[in-house]
Amino acid sequence: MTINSDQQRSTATQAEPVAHTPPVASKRRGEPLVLQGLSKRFGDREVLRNTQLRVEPGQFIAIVGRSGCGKSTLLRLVAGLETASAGHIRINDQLLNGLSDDTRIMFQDARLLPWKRVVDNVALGLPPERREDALKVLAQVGLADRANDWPARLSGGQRQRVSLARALVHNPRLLLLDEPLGALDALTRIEMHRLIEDLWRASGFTALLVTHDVQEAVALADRVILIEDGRIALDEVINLPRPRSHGDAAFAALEKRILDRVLQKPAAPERESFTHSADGEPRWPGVPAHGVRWAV
Ligand SMILES: Nc1ncnc2c1ncn2[C@@H]1O[C@H](COP(=O)(O)OP(=O)(O)OP(=O)(O)O)[C@@H](O)[C@H]1O
Repeated sequence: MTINSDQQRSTATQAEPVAHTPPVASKRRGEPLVLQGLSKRFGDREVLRNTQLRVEPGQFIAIVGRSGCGKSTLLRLVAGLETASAGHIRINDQLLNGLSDDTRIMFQDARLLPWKRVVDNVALGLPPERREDALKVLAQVGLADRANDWPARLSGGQRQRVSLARALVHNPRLLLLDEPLGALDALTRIEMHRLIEDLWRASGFTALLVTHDVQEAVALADRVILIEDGRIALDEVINLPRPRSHGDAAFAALEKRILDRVLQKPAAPERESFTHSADGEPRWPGVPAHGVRWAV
């Protein structure tokens, strides 16, 4: 398959958020999500700067970037778990103000309650008459037979399936995924990619996935967004047919191009250099020290 680079590549911009039509969409049940001039500061450190982004209903967006670049912060802002220092977030033209019932988030650890059975973890927050729904969603994630089991008896991948079921039982319009597969082995990850993609196509939610794994981003996303220096440095449309195969030449070429771009810029040092005194004690900048200088 030939990649049309004009179609594939869209340049990042800090101007008005631009609409991108997904090449292959789910049922598009959600509403547009718009980040406008979004900034986030922790103390004197600006993690996100004037971020502009428009996500169309039902799009699957992957957010990549060096560790500490602000991916999770962006997700937490959209989840309403953090407040922006400047700018705003709109969902369907409504200003987002705190947590939204239509949004669910899934983390790297499943965060299940160990004293509740699997089905009760999924049914958490549902009225008793909707317990059946929890069983249905458990069947969708392939765990119907583990409904009455305890979370401790499940594998890591199975726990993440429960976590996914717990999010989907609420029929969210927006699903936020913060490295949900980061702790899983490679084969389980591939299985989970297929499951997430199938459920996304069937349910039509909009998805924002934070991942360190460019291969995962290319496998799942309609667009891959790179955050660098607090800004969106790349917004790449992935025009490959679904389901995508890692072994495909077009897939591999795209993955390499995005990975090369991510690695293009050296990682920013998280901390300043410090010194070691003769007795081995670290001394921070501004503190007189004698000895070897270390970069961390
Ligand atoms: N609550 C907080 N208070 C202070 N600093 C924070 C807070 N949350 C995040 N940060 C800082 O903001 C920066 C971005 O953090 P964030 O977790 O968004 O990065 P990330 O790209 O998701 O990193 P990783 O890929 O390693 O998970 C980091 O330097 C982090 O230390």
